[in-house]
Amino acid sequence: MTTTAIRNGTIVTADLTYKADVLIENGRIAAIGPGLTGDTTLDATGCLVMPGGIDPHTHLEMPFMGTYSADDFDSGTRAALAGGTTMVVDFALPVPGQGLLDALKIWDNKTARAHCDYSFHMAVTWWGEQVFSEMADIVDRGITSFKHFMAYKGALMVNDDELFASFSRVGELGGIALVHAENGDVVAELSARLLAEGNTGPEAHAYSRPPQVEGEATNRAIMIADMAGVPLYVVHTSCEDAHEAIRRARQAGKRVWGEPLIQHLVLDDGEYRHPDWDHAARRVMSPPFRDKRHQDSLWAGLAAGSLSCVATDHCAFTTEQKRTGIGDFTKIPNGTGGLQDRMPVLWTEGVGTGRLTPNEFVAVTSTNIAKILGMYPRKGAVLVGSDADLVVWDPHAEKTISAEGQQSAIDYNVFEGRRVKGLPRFVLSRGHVAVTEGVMSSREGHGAFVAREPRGEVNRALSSWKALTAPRPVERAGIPASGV
Ligand SMILES: NC(=O)NCCC(=O)O
Ligand SMILES: [Zn+2]
Ligand SMILES: [Zn+2]
Repeated sequence: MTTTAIRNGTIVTADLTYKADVLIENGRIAAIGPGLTGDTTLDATGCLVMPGGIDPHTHLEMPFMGTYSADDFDSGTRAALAGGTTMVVDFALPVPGQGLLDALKIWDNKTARAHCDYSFHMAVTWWGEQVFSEMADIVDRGITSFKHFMAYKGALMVNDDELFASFSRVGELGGIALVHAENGDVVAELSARLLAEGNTGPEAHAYSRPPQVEGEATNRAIMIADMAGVPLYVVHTSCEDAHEAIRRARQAGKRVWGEPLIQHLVLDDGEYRHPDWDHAARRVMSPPFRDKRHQDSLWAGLAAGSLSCVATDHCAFTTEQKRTGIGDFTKIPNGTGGLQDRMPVLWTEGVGTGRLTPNEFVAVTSTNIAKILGMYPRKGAVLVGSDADLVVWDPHAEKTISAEGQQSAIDYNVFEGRRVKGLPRFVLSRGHVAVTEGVMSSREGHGAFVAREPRGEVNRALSSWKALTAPRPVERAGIPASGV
């Protein structure tokens, strides 16, 4: 068995920074310490050795709004690795009426060409006996997180009764509930009104989804999750209204996490006022980009710990696909890319400005989500025995982001022209060197499914607390508990 040594670097994890070499054997970290040697040496002089990024929110080859997102598990996982992300978590989406196991088969079939490891969240897009019972089979297959859309009325959206039933079931099974939190009824109503008033351009997408629709839905999801007794992960938290609800819930001891996207952290709603229709439409996603006040709130949340993970929601559509919505903004496929850029942009705008420490960077790009999703310390760690999913990060390397030469299949990049400082020198996927200073040597089909464990610490603590505080009948002398 050949070995690889990463030498002369500084290890940076979510809680420690120290100088040591790393020895890799059989895809795992075999030793950490001074003076390690291997059959192959990777020189990390001047670099930081960190856990590879984990993007917990991607949509590769997703059927959506009459088309499919353009990046599949080939181009999408290449893009991930190129930017220092060594694992993605995608969403299996049953169409309403379809069984969860059938949907999982379809998603399994998409992954044969994956270059890095992956896992799935399972979406609950309808409710019934079959969904209830197959949720247990899904957990047995190592998928412990269930996504619910409170938006996309008439397509993926579920109502409050379905949310409560599903959240309760996820809690019973020891999983976590995920939500896309926007009030879909209000969005549908506002969209119809805007169209009737002649607001047909991409900017109307943002008008139809003001921060209040997200704040209201986030608060509602938090309260429903609390009543159902399930930990809740709120995806793509984009604004102070939603962040405030999450912050308040966490302060009250509720088990809730929030996930801002790199796009929301650095791109603002001015993009939708761009005179070029294509420019604006390429940035249409839900929730939409917000103003600076909301961006400041998200950055503060990452530093304060009230927001936990930075994702991309990578759901990339070509310009041609976006043009389906000329004349009607509701037909512009919702979604943007970011997989290749998340780590360099977050490092530049976060660590480079002092809004994040390097350790916080590791926490929000990798370790926190590995813990939340039940795969730590196999992933998200630099520890003996962990998978050697590592990034050797050069904090001085620079480039200007451009669609030209990017791994994504789309014809533009929403970060086009942005200068970043901080790039991977090497990226390793279970020990295999997949990237060397921007040159790809990843292997098609190398990526493997990562099964996750249910009933983690947070679930166990929450279940104990809910059992202790559950409603109980009051015993009254001479009155039987059940009527006779
Ligand atoms: N976010 C977005 O606009 N598209 C992908 C689907 C979703 O996450 O809502
Ligand atoms: Zn969403
Ligand atoms: Zn999404």
